[in-house]
This record gives sequence, structure tokens and C-alpha cells, in this order.
Amino acid sequence: MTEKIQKTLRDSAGMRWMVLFFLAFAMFCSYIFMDILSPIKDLMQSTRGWDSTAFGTMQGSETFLNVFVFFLIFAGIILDKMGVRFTAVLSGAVMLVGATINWYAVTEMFQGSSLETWFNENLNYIPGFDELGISPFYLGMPASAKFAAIGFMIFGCGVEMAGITVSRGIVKWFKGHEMALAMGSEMALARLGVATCMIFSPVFAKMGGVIDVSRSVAFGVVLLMIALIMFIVYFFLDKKLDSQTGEAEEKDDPFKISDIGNILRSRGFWLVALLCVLYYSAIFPFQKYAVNMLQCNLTFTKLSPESFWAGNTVTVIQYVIMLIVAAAAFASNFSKGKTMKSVMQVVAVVALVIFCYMGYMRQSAETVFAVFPLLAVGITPILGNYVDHKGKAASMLVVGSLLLIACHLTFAFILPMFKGNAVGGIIVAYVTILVLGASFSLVPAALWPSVPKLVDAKIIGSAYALIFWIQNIGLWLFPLLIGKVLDQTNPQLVSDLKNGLISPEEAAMSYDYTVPLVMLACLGVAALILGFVLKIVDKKYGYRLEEPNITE
Ligand SMILES: NCCCC[C@H](NC(=O)[C@@H](N)CCCCN)C(=O)O
Repeated sequence: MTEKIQKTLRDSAGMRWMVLFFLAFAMFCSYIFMDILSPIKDLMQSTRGWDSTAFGTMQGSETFLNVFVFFLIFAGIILDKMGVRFTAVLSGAVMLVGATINWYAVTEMFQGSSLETWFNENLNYIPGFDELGISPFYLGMPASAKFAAIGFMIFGCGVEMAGITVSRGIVKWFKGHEMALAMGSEMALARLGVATCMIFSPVFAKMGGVIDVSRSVAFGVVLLMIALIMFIVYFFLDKKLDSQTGEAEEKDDPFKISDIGNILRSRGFWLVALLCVLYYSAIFPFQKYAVNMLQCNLTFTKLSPESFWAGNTVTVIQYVIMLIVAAAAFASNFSKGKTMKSVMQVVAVVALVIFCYMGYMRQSAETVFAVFPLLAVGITPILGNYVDHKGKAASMLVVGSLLLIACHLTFAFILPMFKGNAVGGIIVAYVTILVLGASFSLVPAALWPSVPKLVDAKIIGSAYALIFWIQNIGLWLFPLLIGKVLDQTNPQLVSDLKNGLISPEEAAMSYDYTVPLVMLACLGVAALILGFVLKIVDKKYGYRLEEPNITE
């Protein structure tokens, strides 16, 4: 008798990739919101009175609940107990609630409201947390920054929960299929989200010639509504899959506290988790200040509002070119024929050069920095594929850390030498940003697929939640530290600003970033040392980090 093989949604490549699109697009939207204020730090200072400390404290609050209230650990438990689809929708809803609060805090409506008065008079510290120096609020913090911080910490819970849930969802749908490619593509789309926000956030804030920072945040909130819809659509597809397979939703072994003990006893896990926190602390927090760092180091000519390059049409054209770079890079990775591959590579490179040229012509730091995630969009899937087929993950972590050190030191010492030399400065900035982008592809592409080699398969979910938790400690601490170090290493500027000798606009463009950048380079040095230790430990204990994931 011939057995009829029941085909499920998962067996159709089209359906799998559609599901990936829903999950990855939701992450794309959340990465946009994550950095929505980063390219408009100067406007937050000039229109809302957020100095670097207020800005850094607000940005650092994203990880506060995850780290100090252990929300990420709970998120891992919720994911294990309730399953992927429930947690996906929950994370989407949590992100939206947090983002809406964040938006209200920076609106004109909040200014002069009774809520603003309340925040001015209260929440100057949190007992217990303040004594430890980890409170997300301080005496004198602008009320809008305090309320925005509350929204951002709720958003932070949602986005990290979404991060571990999406990874788990990809495993569920792609196990036995193109899993590494799917993960690489998801990360690539997330990077495109960062580039999108670098370009569009200032556009929304300055639209119509009237500055309103809340418009940028509102743009992010609308995207998060779309993200929630994506997760809801995913919910139904996932439910359908389960009804076809006749299984209850796929779950790892239920989360047990003793699992944490097992993970924490793994030497390899600690090395990867520490490398992760050191590396990412030198990338994500930097991303929040990078535009302002470029504004302080590069010389831009003020474009007249009538100038072609100052118009929003150019922004849209530049964005389309960015999409061409991403699409051509993606196509070149996966097209079969050699000629097609080469054609796509040429298209990607030419479009990248045009993108950089337009960034220069537009004379703004955010359009220059927008190139940062672009290289990562193009090469993360290639490198993921490389790790799958050739291995060398530990070596890639070492090379990625080396590039990171070189870039931060270049920003700290070489870029300022070109102040006044507009063309030279832009060239140094572009080359350094592109190299940093390459580093940001090497490390994530090698790090995340290495985790399953270090811990037992049944506790992978908990292991990812723990790594995210440890990583979040750095992501909380460093934006805060950069803000504080900036204010402390620029005492003259801070006092001139306080005494009204310079305008907030002038102050925002005059910071000396040398010390914070050296601090970030030191993180790279520590990551590099751990990378070498990991290589030694890998050889000694046979973790197979240098071996391919797929044996052909
Ligand atoms: N499938 C890979 C998941 C990890 C991607 C990684 N994201 C993170 O590590 C997040 N925890 C960081 C979120 C940043 C918070 N501001 C990545 O490389 O993006």
C-alpha cells in the first residue's frame, strides 16, 4: 500500500520564506525604533534640553528591566513554556506599548503638561538602585527624558524577547532546510533597518522646515504596529503548521533552573558570552553616538534649503540606491551562474559608490553614517554560508575584533586630523565606517552559530536568553558611560553651555570624542584576547568551532 505523504506548510519553500519575511520584517521595524533617536541627538539637545548624560541615560534604559529585573531570563521561560507564536505576539505588543510612551514623552503635548510637572518633581532616583549607581533616573534629568526612559525600557523588554523568539521561530520552520541562510538574511534585514532609521529619522524630524523630534518617533511607532500585525499573521501560519503536523507546538524541554547551572558551568559558553558583551558594547552603544561623533569631527557646508541635495527627493533616491545595494548583494550571494554573480557584484559595488557620493553631496553626518550597516547587509549571509561550509568561526571572531580596534582608534586619532579638510575627512570616515561594517558582519555571523556547539541542544533557548542577558549588561552600561565620559572630558564645553556662553546647537557639534572612542577600542582589545583564548580552548576541548557546520 502506498502511504500518502502529507505535505505541510513548512515543506513549501515559498511558505517558509514567507514566514521568514514576516518574522524578519518585524525585526526590521524593531531595529528601526531601537535607534530612532540616535541620528537626532543634536536635535534632542537643542529642542528638549537633553545633554549627553540625559541622552545616554535614556538610551541605556532600554536594557534596564532586562538586566536588573531579569526580564530576559523570564522571557526565556515564557518562550519555553508558552511557545513561539504566543511569545511573538506578546513581544510585539510590549514593544508597541513602550514605543507609544516613548513617543508621548517627546511630543509638544507632554511639554507643560501636569505629567511633565510630576516627572520634574519625582522619580529623581530609585531607592536601592540609586545607591548602586544603576538608576535610570537622576536628579535634574529632564522630565521628557525620564518618561521616555520608562517607555524605552518597556520597548527593550519587547525587542529582546522578540530577538530570542524570532531565532527560535526560524529554527522551527527551517530545521533541516536553509537555516543558516535564513538567520543571515534576518540579520541582514535588521541591519537595513538601522540604515533606514539613520536616513529617515532626521528627515521626519525636520520635515516642512519645522523641527519636531516626535515625528521621527511616531514613524517608528507606526512601524511597530506593522510589526505586531506581522507577528499576528505569523501566529496563524504557525498554528496551521501545528494542525498539519498534528503536534502540539514544538517546545524545547521545559525550562528548569538547573539548566542555567549546566550552561554556566560551560567554559566555552562563558568565553562566547563575554566576547559577545565586549564586542557588542563597542558597536551598538557607539551606533547611538556615531552620527554626533561625525558631526563633531567632519566639516560640512550648510546647504541652502533650495539646494537639490538638501531636498527630501534625494533622500528617497538614496534610499532606493541603498535597496539596490542590498538586493544586488543578496542576489550575488545566492545566484547560481558565475556571470550573474559577477554582474550582481558589480551592480552592488557601483550602487554603493553612488550611495557614498550622494551621502557626501548631502553634507550631513547621518547620510554618511547610513553606509555602516550596508556592508553588513551584503556580506553577513556570505559569511554565514562560509561558516556553514568552511568553518573558521573562532578565527573570524579574532579578525572581527582586530578590525573593531583599528576603526575606533582611527575615529579617535586619525579622523580629527582631517578637521577642516572636508574631502579627506569624508574619505577617512567612509573607509573606516565600511571596515567597521565588515567587522560587524564577521563577528555576528561567527558568534551566533557557534552557540549550539557549546551547549546541549535541549538548552539552546535558555543559552541564547542568558547570552542576551549578559550582553544587555554591556548595552545598558556603555551608552550611559559614553554620555558621562563625554561630559566629563569636555568640561569647558559643559560649563559654557550651562552659563549660556554657547548655544545648545553649537555645543552639540563641538564634543571631543577621543576618550570615549579609546574606551571602545579597549573593549575591542579585551574581545581580541578572549578570541585568542577561545581558539586555544577550542583546540584543547574540541568544541569544533573552526570546523564547518555542514559536513559535505
Ligand atoms: N539570530 C541572531 C540574533 C542576534 C542578533 C543580534 N542581536 C542582539 O544580540 C540583540 N540582543 C541586540 C539588540 C540591540 C539592543 N540595542 C544582532 O547582531 O543584531
